[in-house]
Amino acid sequence: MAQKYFTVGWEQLHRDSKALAWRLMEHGPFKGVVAITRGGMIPATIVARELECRLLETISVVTYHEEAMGEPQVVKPPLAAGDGEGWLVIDDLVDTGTTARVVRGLLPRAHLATVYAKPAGKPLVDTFITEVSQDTWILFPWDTEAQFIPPIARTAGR
Ligand SMILES: O=P(O)(O)OC[C@H]1O[C@H](OP(=O)(O)OP(=O)(O)O)[C@H](O)[C@@H]1O
Ligand SMILES: Nc1nc2[nH]cnc2c(=O)[nH]1
Ligand SMILES: [Mg+2]
Repeated sequence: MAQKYFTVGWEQLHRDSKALAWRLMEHGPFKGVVAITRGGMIPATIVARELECRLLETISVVTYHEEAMGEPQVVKPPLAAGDGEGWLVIDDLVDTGTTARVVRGLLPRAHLATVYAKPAGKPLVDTFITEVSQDTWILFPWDTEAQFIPPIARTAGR
């Protein structure tokens, strides 16, 4: 289990995805964007909008069940992207790099980018925006909702 949480809200995700689009400008233009579903879909949509890219493809890789890691399974291959030449691949984050390694195997010539990166996975992506420590679990807006938290005085045992 992760020791720390880094909570990302919708506005921050939008801001960080736009920062990624700015950084990717020098690597384009791209033929299209491949989103690694599910987590990569919203960042991919934001990046594709900024880069004025209308062609979107998906690859589905399932590696985690909540916070537990399993064997990566390609549930849907990227049908339109060939060997990835000229394509941009987007995911929300790279952690151990397991998912990125599978995607690189299928799209070896693509430019692979994530919004967030942890140290172990960082070398597997071409571009990323924000690094967090390996023992941090990133909580995305679709994983969370606001809820009541009791006052500190009530929970500090006084
Ligand atoms: O670098 P790794 O250790 O492979 O971890 C990163 C991957 O894990 C998460 O996907 P997940 O398997 O949870 O599926 P989801 O995107 O459908 O939620 C995340 O969206 C990345 O795709
Ligand atoms: N939401 C989320 N999914 C992950 N999959 C692998 N690492 C993470 C993480 O830090 N957050
Ligand atoms: Mg994912």
